[in-house]
Amino acid sequence: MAASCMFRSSFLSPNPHLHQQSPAPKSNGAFFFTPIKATSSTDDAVSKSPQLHKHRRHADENIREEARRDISSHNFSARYVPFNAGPNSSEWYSLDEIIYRSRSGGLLDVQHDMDALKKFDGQYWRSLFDSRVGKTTWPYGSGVWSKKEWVLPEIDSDDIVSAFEGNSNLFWAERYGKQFLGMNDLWVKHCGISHTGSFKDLGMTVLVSQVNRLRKMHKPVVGVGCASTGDTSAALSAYCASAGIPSIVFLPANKISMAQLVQPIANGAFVLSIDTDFDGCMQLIREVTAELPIYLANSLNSLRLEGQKTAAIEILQQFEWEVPDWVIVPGGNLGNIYAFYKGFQMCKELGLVDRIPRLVCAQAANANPLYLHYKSGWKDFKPVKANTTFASAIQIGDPVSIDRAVYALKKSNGIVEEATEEELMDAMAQADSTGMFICPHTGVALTALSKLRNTGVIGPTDRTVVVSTAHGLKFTQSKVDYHSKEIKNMECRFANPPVQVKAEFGSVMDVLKKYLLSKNSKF
Ligand SMILES: Cc1ncc(COP(=O)(O)O)c(C=O)c1O
Ligand SMILES: N[C@@H](CCOP(=O)(O)O)C(=O)O
Repeated sequence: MAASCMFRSSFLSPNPHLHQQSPAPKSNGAFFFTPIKATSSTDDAVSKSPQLHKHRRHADENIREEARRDISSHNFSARYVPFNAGPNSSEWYSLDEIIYRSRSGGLLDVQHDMDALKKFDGQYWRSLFDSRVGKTTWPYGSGVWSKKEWVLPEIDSDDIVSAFEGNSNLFWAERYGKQFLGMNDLWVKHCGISHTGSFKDLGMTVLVSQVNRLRKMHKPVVGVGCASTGDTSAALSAYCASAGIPSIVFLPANKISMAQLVQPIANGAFVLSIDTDFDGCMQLIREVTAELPIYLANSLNSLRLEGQKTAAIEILQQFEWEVPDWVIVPGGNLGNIYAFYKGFQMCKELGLVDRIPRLVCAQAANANPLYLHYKSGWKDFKPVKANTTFASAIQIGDPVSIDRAVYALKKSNGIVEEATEEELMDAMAQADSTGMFICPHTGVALTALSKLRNTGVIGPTDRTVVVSTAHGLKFTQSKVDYHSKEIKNMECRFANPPVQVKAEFGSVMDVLKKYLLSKNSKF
């Protein structure tokens, strides 16, 4: 009917040894913590809540200048080590080196000096992090940099490039949980309600800040580059633009949404639209960054995951340090599922909580290499050719972080699920009908939840968090297609197309009465 034409968008859908410095963290943002004696984690002085003193900025200072005046001293440090290296490995690199792979070609991980962090107990860290939420003091107003000691402890606050990302809404999905899943404690962590509309901001603030530092140190970094299904490129170009650093993005032609494509264009990135898929772009950017002084910004670079892990810490913080039973994360290149594991695990190891949640990674059935690997009992991993999916940001067949994901899932007694196109689109429509406006990737995660509820794996009262990874406004074409019922071989059961009506009182009354009757038989 005419409704579908009216509804059609005019855009076509393309489709070291650890440095030893002086004691305890002193500055905490809008407040100063009274320095606390760094002795042992059992020391009473350490476990007491910190004393807070209001701090005022000079009238002629901006927040960055204020941070410059505030010289914190601490013992914390971090370095690169081979991912999952055994206790006998002696290989490590300074974070100021430009390196993405270990000597054997494996992944790297950022290793923190946990002994230094453990000099402060869980209560200390909880209070420190809680004291910084919602403030404007540089850089702690950011949900990422409010955990600076656990992220990039040695970076100078002055080098940080931040849009005060993080601190995203943890939404109680009351109606969706009750109506569609019979659940009463379902939450959606809206990581997509963010500066560039996805969780990538959390990692990119860290990576671009470190690049800013490297450039000030005169390291050979002329620009920063990534391959992208749309969200990494948006975050990279925004943070680089903010710092005046050139960004270069490799995008698979016609495979990302128009809203995503326009983001790096608007932010002045050098955009290459390449006739291949994401895996092809990823291969190319790896080759290019090995030859040119372009710093690699994909999550192969473990710096990114240090920022992304703060979403897990934030979830615990938002539940006042109570641990949810389940956290469900949509997976593509598979860095994020490990980042969540790492955030939860650090909180456990440092005594902020006593356990970690079970993790679920959700994939689109059209791009499901992790799911197939899981189903095979973690036998040898085989990349797949990823097919087109409405969850276009996870159309990835050869994920770079496969080893990290498997590790995270094994350590958290995790599960992998998949969603067909119809399942993910129906789930998205149902969630939207309860007041959300989610992206198709979140539809994948909700489908996983629904399957685990149906099989009784997740119980009706289990506290469950679904991670929403991008803003629905980046993926409106998929919603337009669905509600126009224009998708081949899809029933679009929950479509809600607009009704065409004549500009005439009688006609309007007729359709309204019919509608109201359908809602309430007593009318
Ligand atoms: C919106 C969205 N959701 C989920 C993912 C998956 O994250 P990861 O690649 O870390 O698995 C991505 C990117 O891959 C994404 O852009
Ligand atoms: N969805 C991602 C894919 C690349 O993931 P990354 O985390 O390795 O950068 C994107 O938006 O590009």
